This record gives sequence, C-alpha cells and structure tokens, in this order.
Amino acid sequence: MGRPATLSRSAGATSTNTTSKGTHSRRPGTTTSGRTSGASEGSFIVAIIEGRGIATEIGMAAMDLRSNEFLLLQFSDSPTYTKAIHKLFVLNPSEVLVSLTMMDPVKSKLTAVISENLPDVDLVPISRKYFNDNLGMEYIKQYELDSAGGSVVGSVSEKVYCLAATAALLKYIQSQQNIMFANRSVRFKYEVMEGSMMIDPSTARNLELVINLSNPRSSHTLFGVLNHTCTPMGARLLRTNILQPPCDLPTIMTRLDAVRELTEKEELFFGVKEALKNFLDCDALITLLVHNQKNVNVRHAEQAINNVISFKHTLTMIETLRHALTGVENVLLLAIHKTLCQPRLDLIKERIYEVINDDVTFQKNALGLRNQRCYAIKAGFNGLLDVARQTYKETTNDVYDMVTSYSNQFDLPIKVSFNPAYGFYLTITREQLQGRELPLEFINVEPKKKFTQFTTLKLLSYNDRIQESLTEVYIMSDKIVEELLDEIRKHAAVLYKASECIALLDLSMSFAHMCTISDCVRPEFTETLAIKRGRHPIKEATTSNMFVPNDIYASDGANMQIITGPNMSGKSTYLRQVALLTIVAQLGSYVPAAYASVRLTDKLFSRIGMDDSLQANSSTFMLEMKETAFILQNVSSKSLVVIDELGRGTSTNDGLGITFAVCEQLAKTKAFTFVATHFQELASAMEAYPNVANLHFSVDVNPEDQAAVQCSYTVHDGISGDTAYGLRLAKLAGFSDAVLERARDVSHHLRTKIAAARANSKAGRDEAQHVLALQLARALVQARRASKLPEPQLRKYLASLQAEYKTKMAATMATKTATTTATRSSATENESGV
Ligand SMILES: Nc1ncnc2c1ncn2[C@@H]1O[C@H](COP(=O)(O)OP(=O)(O)OP(=O)(O)O)[C@@H](O)[C@H]1O
Repeated sequence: MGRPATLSRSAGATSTNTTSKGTHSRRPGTTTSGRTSGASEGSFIVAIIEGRGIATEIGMAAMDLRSNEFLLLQFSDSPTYTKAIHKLFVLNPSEVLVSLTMMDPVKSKLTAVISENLPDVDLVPISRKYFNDNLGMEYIKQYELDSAGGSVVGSVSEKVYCLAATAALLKYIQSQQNIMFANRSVRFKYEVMEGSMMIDPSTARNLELVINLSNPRSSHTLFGVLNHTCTPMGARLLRTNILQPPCDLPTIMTRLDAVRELTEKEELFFGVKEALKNFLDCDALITLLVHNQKNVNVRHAEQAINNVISFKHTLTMIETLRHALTGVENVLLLAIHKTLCQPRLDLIKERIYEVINDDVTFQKNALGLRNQRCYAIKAGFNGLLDVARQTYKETTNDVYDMVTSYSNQFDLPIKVSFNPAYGFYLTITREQLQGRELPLEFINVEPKKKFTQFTTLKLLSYNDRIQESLTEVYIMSDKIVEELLDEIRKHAAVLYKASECIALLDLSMSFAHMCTISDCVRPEFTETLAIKRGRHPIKEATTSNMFVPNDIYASDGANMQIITGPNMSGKSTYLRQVALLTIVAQLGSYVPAAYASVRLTDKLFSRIGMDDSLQANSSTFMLEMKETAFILQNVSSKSLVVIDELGRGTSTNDGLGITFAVCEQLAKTKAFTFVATHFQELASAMEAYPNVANLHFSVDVNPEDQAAVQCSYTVHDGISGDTAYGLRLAKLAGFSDAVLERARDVSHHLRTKIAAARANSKAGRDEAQHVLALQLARALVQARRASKLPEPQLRKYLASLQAEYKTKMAATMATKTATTTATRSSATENESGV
C-alpha cells in the first residue's frame, strides 16, 4: 500500500511525541516474579471524528499496537464530550488522529476539549478524505480475525462514523508506522459505552487511581496497592478496570465468586500463582506473529526463532495452568479453564514439538537464549544446519579453552562474560588483579567500577566465527521456522482468547492476593451505600501510622452527607475513602472493611483541590468552578459525588453562596453526595433538607493546653461544634503569642459583627423562614409516608401541623429580633478593641 502524501503530519500539528511506535521490533516482555508494573505505555493510537448532525455523535477507532486489538466505538455524547474524554483517558493514546478540518483554520470544540483535558496527547491532523466509512468496512472484512465469537461487521454496518475512523486509523498505521497486517489478523471489537463506571480524568487524578500526584513514579496509587498481578496482560487489564470499573452486576458477582474460590482453596491459589509467574507478554508475542514484516533479514530470522521458543514456553505454561485449575467450580474460572483446554492449543503445541527440540526452553539470560536459538530446530531437518551448529559449538568450546590457558599462563583468575552486542569478552575484578598490570596480549582494556573488562585479538576472531556460524544457522532455520509460524498464525484467534483468559485470571488472583494480606470483606450490592469500619486502601497500605477505620452511609432518604471538622481531622481522607472503596467493590474485589454494601455507581465525580497547581493555565478558583459546573451538568441519579472544600478560592460570602447553591442543586438529585466543608453555616442550613445528614470529625483538646489538639479521625453524627481550630493549629505551628492574641481578637470581632448583620438583615430573616419552611415540608412528607390515616383525616392532621409550624415560625422571628438587639450592643462594645 503506497504512502499517501497527506497522511504525513500536517504543518502546525501540535506534536509532543515524535517517535513512531511500531511494534515489529519489540520483544515480548518477560516477567520477573512478583508484581508487574507499568501497564500504561501509550500503546494505543486513536482516530476520532464527530458527526455533522445536531446531536453530538462521536465515532472512534482505537488500535493497541501491543496486542493488535482494534476497538470501534460510536456514541452520542454531551456537549462537553464527557464520554469521548473519558474513553481517551482510559486508552491513554500516544496519538489522536483528527480530520484536518477539525484543526484548521481553528480548532473545533472537540479538539480544543481534547487538548485541554489530555495535554500530553499528540493531535495529528490528516486529510478528511481518509475518514471514509466504505473503506473502513472493506478493511474490516479484509483484516478481521476469524473468531468463534462471530464477526463485528453486523454490529458496525450502520455506524458510519466509527467506520470512517477505522479507515483513517488503519491507513495511518500502515503508512506511518510501517506495520503491514496479514489478512485475517486483527481483533476488531465493537464496544458499547454503557456497562462501566465513568470516571472523568480530573477525578482519576484527584483520587490517585493510577498516578501519584506528588511523585508520578511512586506506586502509592490505587493501581499500586491492588496490583499483585504476575503478567503484563493482567497488569494492563487491572489498570483499564480501575479507570473504568464494571457497572453490571453479573460481571462483578462472577468476579467476586472467583476471588472467593481462589482464596478458599489454598492449593488452587498457589498452583495458579506459580504458573502465572512464568508467563511472557502473550499479547506482544501474538502481535509479533500477526504483523507482516517488510524487511526479511538475519535480525528478522533471529526474532522468528525467539518467537517460536516463546510460543513453546507459553503453551507449556498454559498446560501448567490447566492442571492448577482442574476442579474449579466458579463460572468464570470454569470458562477460563475451558478456553485453556481448547484442542487447538494442543494442536499448536504438537506442531511445535515436531520441529523444535524438546529440551529447548525460553531463557532470560542473553547467552542462554542464544544457545537455545542455535539448537532450537531438531537435528536432521537440514544437513548444512547441523554443520553450522557444530562450528558454533566447537568455536564456543575454543573460547573457554583459551581462557583457561590464559588463566594458567598468567596466573590470573580470568572470567568469560557475554554481551549480545559484542559477544564474549574477559573480566577480572580489582581484588583479583591486586594492582598488577594486565599483560600486553590483552587489548581494549576498560576499567569499570568493580572489575576490568578486556579482550584479545584471538577472542575477537572467535566472536566473528561464532557470529558467522550463527548467521548461517538463523538463515537455514528461517524457512522451517516461517512455515511453523504460518501454521501458528492460523490459530491467532484462539491464542488471543487464551491471553485474555490469562489476564482475567491474573486479575482475580491479584484481588485474591489482596485478601490474603489485608482484612477484606465481600461487598454486597444494594440500593444503600453502607460500609462498616472501612479503610482508605492507599493510606492503609502506605502510611506507617495505624489507620482509623470509619463508617460510611448513604441511601435514597439520606443521599447527601455534609462533613465538617477542624483542619487535619480527616475529612478529605474520608471523602477519598468513599470513592475508592466504591471503585474497589465494583472491580469485583473484596473491600478493606468489616462490612460493605454498595450501590452500583454509573458516574463518579470529585472536586478535590489536589492538582490545582498542575493546571497552570487556569486559576485555582476558575478550575474549581469548571469542575463543579461539569459535575452539575453530568450528574445522574446513580452517581457518586465527592466535593472537598468548595468555594475556598474566592471571598467567604461568595464561596458560601456558591457551595450552598451547588449543594442545594445536588440535594435535589438522587446522586450520593459527600461534601466536606469548613462553612458551618452551610451544614446548619442544609440540615433542613430531609435527605441531608451532617457528619463531623472531632478532636480531643487537652484542657491544660488548648493548643494540644489530638485528632481521633473518627466520624460522628451532627455538625462540628468548635470553630477555633485554625487558631489552635496556628499555635502548634509556632505563631507567637502576640500574633495569636491579635488573630483571636479579630476573629471574635468579625464573628460577632457577621452574626449581628445576618440576624438583622432581610436575608437572615428569609433564611430562617426558609429553614422552617423546609422543616415543614419534611414533616409533611414524613407524615404522608408514615401515616395510615384515610385521606380526609390525613389532610386535617396536616393542616394542624401547618398551624403549629406557623406559630413556631412567628416565635422564631421574635427571638431573632431580640438576639439582634443584644448582639448589636455587644458589637458596639467590642468596636473599640479592633
Ligand atoms: N482515618 C485515619 N486514620 C489515620 N490517619 C488519618 C485518617 N484520616 C486522615 N488521616 C491523616 O490525617 C491527615 C489529615 O487528613 P486530611 O487531609 O484528610 O484532613 P482534612 O480534615 O481534610 O484537613 P484540611 O481541612 O486541613 O484539608 C493526613 O495526613 C492523613 O493521613
């Protein structure tokens, strides 16, 4: 396929990543024991296009170059492109292809939103003509892998936008990334957006789901603490799941059942763990298999033998896994076992064993793997191949003999080492050399930190001879290996399926592992969020202090919780804990708590001011307002919202006003909302709503020393009483007595003045009336719900209730007026003090 001129980057593309990420030169990653890391290296390239109609219809195509998986998505989005941004955030692409018309002459709203939310993504404009839906369909028919799961063609035949994006993306990858796909080699998947919890990028950042905010390299993230996976596939699956937890109950329940079985059966747990530890990156391996290589050379031949050895190793590991899974009962584990027992996998294995020596295994060390490659093909396939191998063997023996003779001749314990770039070389440590000079035979002497490295002319010629014989081996093996790989390629679909199953098993094992190291409970899914003695999963795992567990509650009747309390008392931690525990439960994992009942959440929002400094182009307050507006626009009845200290970036009055309005708006929805605030007035005012509950964190104050504040980190019902914690903390921080005294005076004066003004103002009276009116409404609702009286009697009862409230309201207003007069005279007395 020729390279279209306009497919190269257009001038003015906002390019941050310029290296191409072709995978044909990659080797399947090996895993060491224990956890696998990374899982997010931007291996996706995405093409996105917007429909021309009134409704915002988005078409997206995304290809994972590491696993050859191709996702197609088409969905209607909100005017702020919430779904598109969420999906892009989860995919974490290195490049996003957009039509030139979306960038030039000005950025379209969609491209502007992408740049704003994903500043590291490279936006690549390409000509609009490549977004061709008919071509997209042709490509799918040509490249789609034969799979037992059926074709994607039926699902996408009417989805013109995702087909158009498919055409643009495939054309771009083939011409720009220099990757040619073999026919029937790509796994196309049509993805429906529903079925998973939506977590916007800023919430994912605030909650430190996959990246720690203070140190991006730190593993103090939710991914870090949950990640006990052994394979790269498992780690990748965990990462995507954390950013996009499932939202459908059957999936979650089957995962929970699998975790239970894995934790209850010790032999099963250790058997599976042992087998998983030895897997290579299967996705990368299969991807290398299905990509058509353009340049066939020695390097390619060498890589091909590596691949066959890796497949042999993988199939052996699959067999170990099968044994470990024998007798499982859970539906998910049974399905995984069944897939791993597919006869087609045995067929591939048999075929490999016909060609490759039985004792050839995958090796992590470079010299070991070179030896395996050399002896991979069974003897007798090609006489010349056997001769070349004999030369390799003899020359290698000559190297060792030569070193022994040098050691004897110079009385030095010389060691042979190996490096894949320049072959064998010699080393000796500093202590062994004991300050002596090396004899003149030794050349290219390079002192290193602990040893000296050198070679000889003879060794250099041995290295050349070995390389020559190896080249012959690779070239003569190539035809046999390619034929074998062609046969394996036919079974790519079953291999991909097996890889998916291994990833899923690894994910469940990771959750089971967490249960073994931490006290966790199986969550229930109901309409109520009720967590007993819940713990913050990241804090618990990463702080040395004992973490104090807390209860969490929200239901239809009490869907908003307002949390007050002094500084440093644990409010933010509590909010994060609510969100994180919900995510953990929906992942299908056990939850760090004594009991957990969770309501399925479709969208998770947060307004937590942790990454303000990261958004240099937006002021703290502006960012706060943008995030809050986003929540109000997108909140649904099944959402979970956590808001920490809203309105702190502006004047107190405006801040309180905004926070009140936002809370009022959210209180009208069925979303579960948790708000932490220092505005005591907010908590008092919102108390009037029947569905709002107040919680607070308390502190223990030493009566002997008012500044000695001890946080209990325990949440209690009601509003926090004391408001002078700021002053106490200031004392603890080392403020002088004089400054503290002055601060106390000013604080007292302002408080008194504000109280007087509010009590006297129309707004103050209105607020009191408003509160009483809400109390009345609440009583009416409760009476209606609770009463079994017939309708006429109920109406009579309600009328009497109303009269009672009117009297109460009049009394309240009278008290308010009296307080105003008293406060005003007190304020006048204090006036001279400030
Ligand atoms: N349940 C807990 N158990 C142990 N330590 C906790 C707990 N909750 C919070 N902490 C610790 O207390 C410190 C303060 O917590 P946090 O930031 O949540 O307080 P805050 O009330 O939000 O403070 P501020 O109002 O000043 O923002 C943190 O270092 C945190 O690790």
